[in-house]
Amino acid sequence: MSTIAVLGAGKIGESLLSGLINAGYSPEDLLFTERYQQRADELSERYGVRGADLPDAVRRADVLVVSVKPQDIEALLDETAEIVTPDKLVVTLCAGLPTSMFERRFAAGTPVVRVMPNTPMLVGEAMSAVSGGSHATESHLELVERMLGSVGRVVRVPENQQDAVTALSGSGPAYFFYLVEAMIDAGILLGLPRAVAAELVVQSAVGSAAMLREGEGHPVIMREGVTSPAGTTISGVRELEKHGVRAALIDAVEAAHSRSVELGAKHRQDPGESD
Ligand SMILES: NC(=O)C1=CN([C@@H]2O[C@H](COP(=O)(O)OP(=O)(O)OC[C@H]3O[C@@H](n4cnc5c(N)ncnc54)[C@H](OP(=O)(O)O)[C@@H]3O)[C@@H](O)[C@H]2O)C=CC1
Ligand SMILES: O=C(O)[C@@H]1CCC=N1
Repeated sequence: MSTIAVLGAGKIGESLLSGLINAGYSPEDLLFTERYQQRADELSERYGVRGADLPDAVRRADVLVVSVKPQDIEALLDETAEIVTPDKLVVTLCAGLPTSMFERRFAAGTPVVRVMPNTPMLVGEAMSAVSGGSHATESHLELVERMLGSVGRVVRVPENQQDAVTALSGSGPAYFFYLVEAMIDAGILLGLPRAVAAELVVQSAVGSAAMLREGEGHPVIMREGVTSPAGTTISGVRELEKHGVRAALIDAVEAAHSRSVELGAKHRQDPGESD
Protein backbone atom coordinates (compact mmCIF):
# COMPACT_ATOMS: atom_id res chain seq x y z
CA MET A 1 0.00 0.00 0.00
CA SER A 2 1.37 3.46 -0.92
CA THR A 3 1.60 6.23 1.67
CA ILE A 4 -0.40 9.22 0.53
CA ALA A 5 0.36 12.76 1.76
CA VAL A 6 -2.25 15.49 1.28
CA LEU A 7 -0.31 18.74 0.97
CA GLY A 8 -2.85 21.37 2.05
CA ALA A 9 -5.76 19.77 3.88
CA GLY A 10 -8.41 22.43 3.31
CA LYS A 11 -11.87 21.77 1.87
CA ILE A 12 -10.92 19.37 -0.91
CA GLY A 13 -7.91 17.91 0.91
CA GLU A 14 -10.06 17.10 3.91
CA SER A 15 -12.75 15.63 1.63
CA LEU A 16 -10.10 13.31 0.20
CA LEU A 17 -8.80 12.24 3.62
CA SER A 18 -12.32 11.62 4.86
CA GLY A 19 -13.37 9.78 1.68
CA LEU A 20 -10.28 7.53 1.71
CA ILE A 21 -10.80 6.60 5.36
CA ASN A 22 -14.48 5.86 4.73
CA ALA A 23 -13.38 3.71 1.80
CA GLY A 24 -11.17 1.60 4.09
CA TYR A 25 -7.73 3.22 3.75
CA SER A 26 -5.81 2.96 7.00
CA PRO A 27 -5.04 6.29 8.70
CA GLU A 28 -1.51 4.85 9.05
CA ASP A 29 -1.07 5.15 5.29
CA LEU A 30 -2.20 8.78 5.17
CA LEU A 31 -0.45 12.03 6.09
CA PHE A 32 -1.36 15.65 5.70
CA THR A 33 0.32 19.04 5.99
CA GLU A 34 -1.34 22.17 7.29
CA ARG A 35 -0.03 25.63 8.09
CA TYR A 36 -1.84 26.13 11.39
CA GLN A 37 -1.41 23.85 14.36
CA GLN A 38 -5.01 24.25 15.51
CA ARG A 39 -6.35 23.06 12.15
CA ALA A 40 -3.84 20.19 12.13
CA ASP A 41 -4.94 19.10 15.61
CA GLU A 42 -8.62 19.20 14.56
CA LEU A 43 -7.94 17.00 11.54
CA SER A 44 -5.86 14.50 13.51
CA GLU A 45 -8.59 14.22 16.10
CA ARG A 46 -11.35 13.87 13.49
CA TYR A 47 -9.66 11.28 11.27
CA GLY A 48 -6.82 9.78 13.30
CA VAL A 49 -4.41 10.83 10.53
CA ARG A 50 -0.97 12.24 11.31
CA GLY A 51 0.01 15.80 10.43
CA ALA A 52 3.56 16.41 9.24
CA ASP A 53 5.64 19.32 8.06
CA LEU A 54 6.18 19.57 4.32
CA PRO A 55 9.72 18.12 4.09
CA ASP A 56 8.75 15.23 6.36
CA ALA A 57 5.57 14.49 4.37
CA VAL A 58 7.50 14.57 1.10
CA ARG A 59 10.14 12.20 2.46
CA ARG A 60 7.70 9.70 3.93
CA ALA A 61 4.99 9.53 1.27
CA ASP A 62 4.98 7.80 -2.11
CA VAL A 63 2.07 9.86 -3.45
CA LEU A 64 2.00 13.63 -2.93
CA VAL A 65 -1.45 15.14 -3.43
CA VAL A 66 -1.11 18.88 -3.97
CA SER A 67 -4.29 20.57 -2.77
CA VAL A 68 -3.43 24.18 -2.02
CA LYS A 69 -5.10 27.10 -3.76
CA PRO A 70 -3.46 28.06 -7.07
CA GLN A 71 -2.53 31.37 -5.41
CA ASP A 72 -0.44 29.45 -2.82
CA ILE A 73 1.29 27.12 -5.24
CA GLU A 74 4.51 29.13 -5.62
CA ALA A 75 5.22 29.04 -1.89
CA LEU A 76 4.59 25.29 -1.79
CA LEU A 77 6.81 24.67 -4.81
CA ASP A 78 9.59 26.78 -3.32
CA GLU A 79 9.50 24.60 -0.21
CA THR A 80 9.37 21.27 -2.03
CA ALA A 81 11.09 21.67 -5.41
CA GLU A 82 14.48 20.52 -4.14
CA ILE A 83 13.22 17.49 -2.22
CA VAL A 84 10.70 15.88 -4.57
CA THR A 85 12.45 13.00 -6.35
CA PRO A 86 11.27 11.08 -9.44
CA ASP A 87 10.33 8.02 -7.34
CA LYS A 88 7.39 10.06 -5.95
CA LEU A 89 4.10 10.45 -7.75
CA VAL A 90 2.76 14.01 -7.71
CA VAL A 91 -1.01 14.32 -8.00
CA THR A 92 -2.28 17.87 -8.42
CA LEU A 93 -5.88 18.81 -7.66
CA CYS A 94 -5.26 22.50 -8.41
CA ALA A 95 -7.69 24.20 -10.78
CA GLY A 96 -6.08 25.52 -13.92
CA LEU A 97 -2.48 24.52 -13.22
CA PRO A 98 -0.86 22.46 -15.99
CA THR A 99 1.26 19.36 -15.27
CA SER A 100 4.08 21.03 -17.25
CA MET A 101 4.42 23.63 -14.49
CA PHE A 102 5.09 20.94 -11.87
CA GLU A 103 7.40 19.03 -14.21
CA ARG A 104 9.51 22.16 -14.70
CA ARG A 105 9.90 22.70 -10.97
CA PHE A 106 10.50 19.14 -9.75
CA ALA A 107 13.43 16.85 -10.55
CA ALA A 108 13.58 15.71 -14.19
CA GLY A 109 11.34 12.72 -14.83
CA THR A 110 9.02 13.25 -11.84
CA PRO A 111 5.61 11.82 -12.77
CA VAL A 112 2.67 14.21 -12.39
CA VAL A 113 -1.03 13.38 -12.70
CA ARG A 114 -3.57 16.20 -12.86
CA VAL A 115 -6.96 15.51 -11.30
CA MET A 116 -10.10 17.57 -11.02
CA PRO A 117 -12.29 16.04 -8.30
CA ASN A 118 -15.26 17.56 -6.49
CA THR A 119 -16.37 17.83 -2.86
CA PRO A 120 -18.96 15.01 -2.93
CA MET A 121 -15.81 12.93 -2.36
CA LEU A 122 -16.70 13.53 1.28
CA VAL A 123 -19.58 11.07 0.90
CA GLY A 124 -17.95 8.71 -1.60
CA GLU A 125 -19.73 10.32 -4.57
CA ALA A 126 -16.96 12.34 -6.21
CA MET A 127 -16.65 12.89 -9.91
CA SER A 128 -12.96 13.03 -10.80
CA ALA A 129 -11.23 13.46 -14.13
CA VAL A 130 -7.62 12.33 -14.48
CA SER A 131 -4.89 13.29 -16.97
CA GLY A 132 -1.28 12.17 -17.07
CA GLY A 133 1.65 14.52 -17.55
CA SER A 134 4.56 13.61 -19.77
CA HIS A 135 6.31 11.27 -17.28
CA ALA A 136 3.16 9.58 -15.91
CA THR A 137 2.94 5.94 -16.93
CA GLU A 138 -0.12 3.74 -17.27
CA SER A 139 0.56 2.31 -13.81
CA HIS A 140 0.71 5.81 -12.26
CA LEU A 141 -2.65 6.61 -13.87
CA GLU A 142 -4.11 3.32 -12.67
CA LEU A 143 -2.91 3.97 -9.12
CA VAL A 144 -4.60 7.39 -9.11
CA GLU A 145 -7.76 5.96 -10.68
CA ARG A 146 -7.91 3.27 -7.96
CA MET A 147 -7.45 5.87 -5.25
CA LEU A 148 -10.16 8.16 -6.62
CA GLY A 149 -12.36 5.24 -7.66
CA SER A 150 -12.66 4.41 -3.96
CA VAL A 151 -14.30 7.81 -3.32
CA GLY A 152 -16.49 8.14 -6.42
CA ARG A 153 -16.37 7.87 -10.18
CA VAL A 154 -13.39 8.56 -12.39
CA VAL A 155 -12.91 9.37 -16.06
CA ARG A 156 -9.67 9.81 -17.95
CA VAL A 157 -9.50 12.90 -20.19
CA PRO A 158 -6.80 14.61 -22.28
CA GLU A 159 -5.26 17.38 -20.19
CA ASN A 160 -6.52 20.07 -22.56
CA GLN A 161 -10.07 19.23 -21.41
CA GLN A 162 -9.32 19.82 -17.71
CA ASP A 163 -10.43 23.48 -17.72
CA ALA A 164 -13.82 22.39 -19.07
CA VAL A 165 -14.02 19.59 -16.47
CA THR A 166 -13.18 22.11 -13.74
CA ALA A 167 -16.02 24.36 -14.87
CA LEU A 168 -18.55 21.55 -15.16
CA SER A 169 -17.98 18.97 -12.42
CA GLY A 170 -15.29 20.65 -10.28
CA SER A 171 -17.50 23.69 -9.69
CA GLY A 172 -20.72 21.78 -10.48
CA PRO A 173 -21.74 20.95 -6.90
CA ALA A 174 -21.91 24.70 -6.15
CA TYR A 175 -24.51 25.17 -8.89
CA PHE A 176 -26.65 22.30 -7.57
CA PHE A 177 -26.40 23.68 -4.01
CA TYR A 178 -27.35 27.12 -5.33
CA LEU A 179 -30.41 25.67 -7.04
CA VAL A 180 -31.45 23.79 -3.91
CA GLU A 181 -30.99 26.93 -1.81
CA ALA A 182 -33.17 28.95 -4.20
CA MET A 183 -35.90 26.28 -4.22
CA ILE A 184 -35.94 26.17 -0.41
CA ASP A 185 -36.43 29.96 -0.45
CA ALA A 186 -39.36 29.44 -2.80
CA GLY A 187 -40.90 27.03 -0.28
CA ILE A 188 -40.47 29.65 2.44
CA LEU A 189 -42.18 32.23 0.22
CA LEU A 190 -45.12 29.84 -0.09
CA GLY A 191 -45.33 29.55 3.70
CA LEU A 192 -43.72 26.16 4.32
CA PRO A 193 -41.60 25.74 7.44
CA ARG A 194 -37.87 25.81 6.50
CA ALA A 195 -37.21 22.25 7.66
CA VAL A 196 -40.12 20.90 5.61
CA ALA A 197 -39.09 22.92 2.53
CA ALA A 198 -35.52 21.64 2.89
CA GLU A 199 -36.61 18.02 3.19
CA LEU A 200 -38.90 18.31 0.15
CA VAL A 201 -36.20 19.88 -2.01
CA VAL A 202 -33.27 17.72 -0.90
CA GLN A 203 -35.15 14.45 -1.36
CA SER A 204 -36.41 15.65 -4.76
CA ALA A 205 -32.79 16.35 -5.72
CA VAL A 206 -31.62 12.94 -4.47
CA GLY A 207 -34.49 11.15 -6.23
CA SER A 208 -33.89 13.01 -9.49
CA ALA A 209 -30.16 12.26 -9.28
CA ALA A 210 -30.91 8.57 -8.71
CA MET A 211 -33.14 8.53 -11.81
CA LEU A 212 -30.42 10.24 -13.84
CA ARG A 213 -27.86 7.71 -12.61
CA GLU A 214 -30.12 4.76 -13.46
CA GLY A 215 -29.73 6.09 -16.98
CA GLU A 216 -33.19 4.94 -18.02
CA GLY A 217 -33.65 7.92 -20.30
CA HIS A 218 -32.46 11.33 -21.37
CA PRO A 219 -33.00 14.23 -18.90
CA VAL A 220 -35.40 15.79 -21.40
CA ILE A 221 -37.58 12.66 -21.39
CA MET A 222 -37.57 12.60 -17.59
CA ARG A 223 -38.56 16.27 -17.42
CA GLU A 224 -41.34 15.64 -19.93
CA GLY A 225 -42.56 12.86 -17.64
CA VAL A 226 -43.19 15.46 -14.91
CA THR A 227 -44.69 18.05 -17.26
CA SER A 228 -48.40 17.32 -17.68
CA PRO A 229 -50.51 19.06 -20.36
CA ALA A 230 -52.05 22.20 -18.81
CA GLY A 231 -50.50 21.11 -15.51
CA THR A 232 -48.43 22.89 -12.89
CA THR A 233 -44.91 22.09 -14.09
CA ILE A 234 -45.21 23.70 -17.52
CA SER A 235 -46.22 26.98 -15.81
CA GLY A 236 -42.98 26.79 -13.82
CA VAL A 237 -40.86 25.77 -16.82
CA ARG A 238 -42.19 28.75 -18.81
CA GLU A 239 -40.86 31.08 -16.07
CA LEU A 240 -37.44 29.38 -16.17
CA GLU A 241 -37.31 29.91 -19.92
CA LYS A 242 -38.56 33.54 -19.61
CA HIS A 243 -35.75 34.28 -17.13
CA GLY A 244 -33.13 32.69 -19.34
CA VAL A 245 -32.06 30.13 -16.73
CA ARG A 246 -30.68 27.74 -19.36
CA ALA A 247 -28.53 30.49 -20.92
CA ALA A 248 -27.48 31.65 -17.44
CA LEU A 249 -26.22 28.14 -16.60
CA ILE A 250 -24.32 27.90 -19.87
CA ASP A 251 -22.78 31.35 -19.24
CA ALA A 252 -21.88 30.35 -15.67
CA VAL A 253 -19.99 27.26 -16.80
CA GLU A 254 -18.30 29.24 -19.57
CA ALA A 255 -17.18 31.89 -17.05
CA ALA A 256 -15.78 29.20 -14.74
CA HIS A 257 -13.88 27.75 -17.71
CA SER A 258 -12.39 31.16 -18.52
CA ARG A 259 -11.27 31.57 -14.92
CA SER A 260 -9.61 28.14 -14.93
CA VAL A 261 -7.72 29.08 -18.10
CA GLU A 262 -6.74 32.38 -16.49
CA LEU A 263 -5.44 30.66 -13.32
CA GLY A 264 -3.17 28.48 -15.45
CA ALA A 265 -2.05 31.21 -17.86
CA LYS A 266 0.71 32.69 -15.76
CA HIS A 267 2.15 29.25 -15.09
CA ARG A 268 2.62 28.36 -18.73
CA GLN A 269 6.12 28.87 -20.09
CA ASP A 270 4.80 30.86 -23.00
CA PRO A 271 1.24 32.03 -23.59
CA GLY A 272 0.82 29.58 -26.47
CA GLU A 273 1.84 26.51 -24.43
CA SER A 274 -1.00 24.06 -24.32
CA ASP A 275 -1.72 21.57 -21.54
N1 LIG B 1 -13.04 23.20 -3.08
C1 LIG B 1 -13.35 22.50 -4.16
O1 LIG B 1 -14.53 22.18 -4.42
C2 LIG B 1 -12.29 22.04 -5.11
C3 LIG B 1 -11.00 22.53 -5.05
N2 LIG B 1 -10.05 22.11 -5.94
C4 LIG B 1 -8.71 22.63 -5.90
O2 LIG B 1 -8.14 22.22 -4.66
C5 LIG B 1 -7.22 23.20 -4.20
C6 LIG B 1 -7.59 23.58 -2.77
O3 LIG B 1 -8.88 24.16 -2.76
P1 LIG B 1 -9.71 24.23 -1.42
O4 LIG B 1 -9.57 22.96 -0.68
O5 LIG B 1 -11.05 24.71 -1.79
O6 LIG B 1 -8.92 25.41 -0.68
P2 LIG B 1 -8.65 25.60 0.87
O7 LIG B 1 -8.14 26.98 1.04
O8 LIG B 1 -9.83 25.15 1.64
O9 LIG B 1 -7.48 24.55 1.17
C7 LIG B 1 -6.14 24.76 0.90
C8 LIG B 1 -5.39 24.38 2.15
O10 LIG B 1 -4.01 24.39 1.91
C9 LIG B 1 -3.36 24.98 3.01
N3 LIG B 1 -2.06 25.48 2.56
C10 LIG B 1 -1.78 26.53 1.77
N4 LIG B 1 -0.47 26.64 1.56
C11 LIG B 1 0.11 25.64 2.24
C12 LIG B 1 1.44 25.21 2.42
N5 LIG B 1 2.47 25.86 1.87
N6 LIG B 1 1.68 24.11 3.18
C13 LIG B 1 0.66 23.44 3.75
N7 LIG B 1 -0.65 23.80 3.62
C14 LIG B 1 -0.90 24.87 2.88
C15 LIG B 1 -4.30 26.08 3.43
O11 LIG B 1 -4.02 26.50 4.73
P3 LIG B 1 -4.54 27.97 5.22
O12 LIG B 1 -5.98 27.77 5.57
O13 LIG B 1 -3.67 28.21 6.36
O14 LIG B 1 -4.34 28.93 4.09
C16 LIG B 1 -5.64 25.34 3.31
O15 LIG B 1 -5.93 24.60 4.46
C17 LIG B 1 -7.31 24.38 -5.16
O16 LIG B 1 -6.20 24.37 -6.00
C18 LIG B 1 -8.59 24.14 -5.92
O17 LIG B 1 -8.50 24.62 -7.23
C19 LIG B 1 -10.34 21.15 -6.87
C20 LIG B 1 -11.59 20.62 -6.97
C21 LIG B 1 -12.68 21.05 -6.14
O1 LIG C 1 -13.67 27.34 -7.15
C1 LIG C 1 -12.59 26.79 -7.37
O2 LIG C 1 -11.64 27.42 -7.86
C2 LIG C 1 -12.41 25.32 -7.08
C3 LIG C 1 -12.03 24.55 -8.31
C4 LIG C 1 -13.22 23.70 -8.64
C5 LIG C 1 -14.10 23.89 -7.52
N1 LIG C 1 -13.64 24.74 -6.67
